[in-house]
Amino acid sequence: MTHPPVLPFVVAVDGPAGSGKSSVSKEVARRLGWGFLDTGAAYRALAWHVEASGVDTDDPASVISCLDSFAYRIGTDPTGYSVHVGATDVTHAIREPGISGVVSRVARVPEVRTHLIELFRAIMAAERRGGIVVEGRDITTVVAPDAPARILLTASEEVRMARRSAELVGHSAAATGAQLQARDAADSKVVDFMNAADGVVTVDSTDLDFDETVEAVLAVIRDAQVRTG
Ligand SMILES: Nc1ncnc2c1ncn2[C@@H]1O[C@H](COP(=O)(O)OP(=O)(O)OP(=O)(O)O)[C@@H](O)[C@H]1O
Ligand SMILES: Nc1ccn([C@@H]2O[C@H](COP(=O)(O)O)[C@@H](O)[C@H]2O)c(=O)n1
Repeated sequence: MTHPPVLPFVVAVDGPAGSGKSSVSKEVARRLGWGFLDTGAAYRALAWHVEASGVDTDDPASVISCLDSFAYRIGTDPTGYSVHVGATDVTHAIREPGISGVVSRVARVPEVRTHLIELFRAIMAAERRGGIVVEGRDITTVVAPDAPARILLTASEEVRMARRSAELVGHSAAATGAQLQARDAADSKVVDFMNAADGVVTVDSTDLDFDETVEAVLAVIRDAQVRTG
């Protein structure tokens, strides 16, 4: 007798740049023994691939022409996170300010979003751990609107800018802050990740430290597990 595949418990996390989505979601997944999917990494890796192909990131048709050759690989193990495009390990390269500065241009192209959203859903469906924490900008609303736990992780702009510039040693705090603001402004034209959609729980980490934020997210997940039996 064949059994239908057991679907993982999906935790959808959205929020603005520097709100802690990636670091907090990864730690939550690690503590639960679940998978972790950073969807922003795919948009970043595509921006990297477009630039490496010598193509203008500002030209939608050229960006679309790079999709067929975009050999993207990401694992869902929160303890062994790495991102590849073909044979190249781009895990660190995609975090560079140069990529942060152009990623919104590729992310605004509807064909890109359709392509990557399909990929994210396939990765989620293939997850063999009990659950998967998926973070991005449109996970609670577009990628996984039926997820049992949906969270908007936010923090004041001032705090997000300070956290991001503490990470980027050697870059000016003013330039880092300006880039974060510009990216949020560009991304907000495509998806709304500043306001919680119906049924989405807001976790505001402005006055929480990292561990308190992880605990707050875990509490939302526990509530959702009780609710969904
Ligand atoms: N509650 C917190 N208290 C202190 N630092 C935090 C907190 N949450 C996250 N951080 C730190 O803030 C920085 C930004 O977090 P992270 O990269 O996870 O944000 P993000 O939302 O994924 O950003 P982006 O969308 O730009 O990739 C990291 O250095 C992270 O360790
Ligand atoms: N679901 C998503 C995730 C990301 N983006 C775009 O990718 C950029 C990088 O994302 P990070 O989370 O790594 O900062 C982001 O600025 C968006 O342009 C997206 O559109 N949808």
